[in-house]
Amino acid sequence: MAQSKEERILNFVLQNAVRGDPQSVVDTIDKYCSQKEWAMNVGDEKGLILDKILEETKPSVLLELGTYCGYSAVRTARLLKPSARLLTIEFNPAFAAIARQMIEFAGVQDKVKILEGPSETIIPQLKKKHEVDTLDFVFLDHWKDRYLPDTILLLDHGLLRKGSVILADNVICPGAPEFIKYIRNNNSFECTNYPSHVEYMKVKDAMEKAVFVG
Ligand SMILES: Nc1ncnc2c1ncn2CCCCCNC(=O)c1cc(-c2ccc(F)cc2)cc(O)c1O
Ligand SMILES: [Mg+2]
Repeated sequence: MAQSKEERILNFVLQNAVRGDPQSVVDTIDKYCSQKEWAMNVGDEKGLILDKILEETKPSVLLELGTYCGYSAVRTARLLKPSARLLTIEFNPAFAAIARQMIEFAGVQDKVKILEGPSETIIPQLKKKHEVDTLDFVFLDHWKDRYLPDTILLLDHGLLRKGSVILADNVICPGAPEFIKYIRNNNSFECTNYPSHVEYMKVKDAMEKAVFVG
């Protein structure tokens, strides 16, 4: 059976990164995806924006939508305090299997839990099935037309509190226009735009931070 691109990325990490060193895993994925095969990781340029916002927020309970190969889960977990927990939702079982191995190799498996399935099914289960009270930080990086409906789901299920931070990738490319229109016109959110570029490309992109003010 021919290898998938995601399997090639994982194998490159297993052969070239340092086991238990999340920074080396992040750097090795960036090296492969900038030099050999493009892939939809948040990447090094937008990754630095993610890092800065995580260091400002110091979250304890985090949710990520769209795990893919686990790049942003490893990148995020490497900055979390020991007691912090990241739940990451991935729709595609093949991607989830790759991410699980990536997260274990990086040594951050104690902080990260992959939830397999569609976000619209899993978000309503977070309180009862996954012992979440409210979320300190949410990273949106899944299907761009799910950003708005899933943000509304988070609100409807009481998963946001005053100060909860939502960070959305790709608000320019591929774009999330309905999400941006809604969140920037909703007085319950204070928004900040962070211009950047599509991972490993010169194409313009941006991240949007939306702080829930209740
Ligand atoms: N309901 C659910 N729950 C959870 N996961 C779910 C889901 N439904 C689906 N998925 C699984 C996510 C699918 C991948 C989403 N990401 C993307 O599509 C994405 C694309 C680009 C890109 C940019 C320029 C180009 F020319 C081409 C592509 C860049 C990025 O940074 C991206 O994050
Ligand atoms: Mg993305």
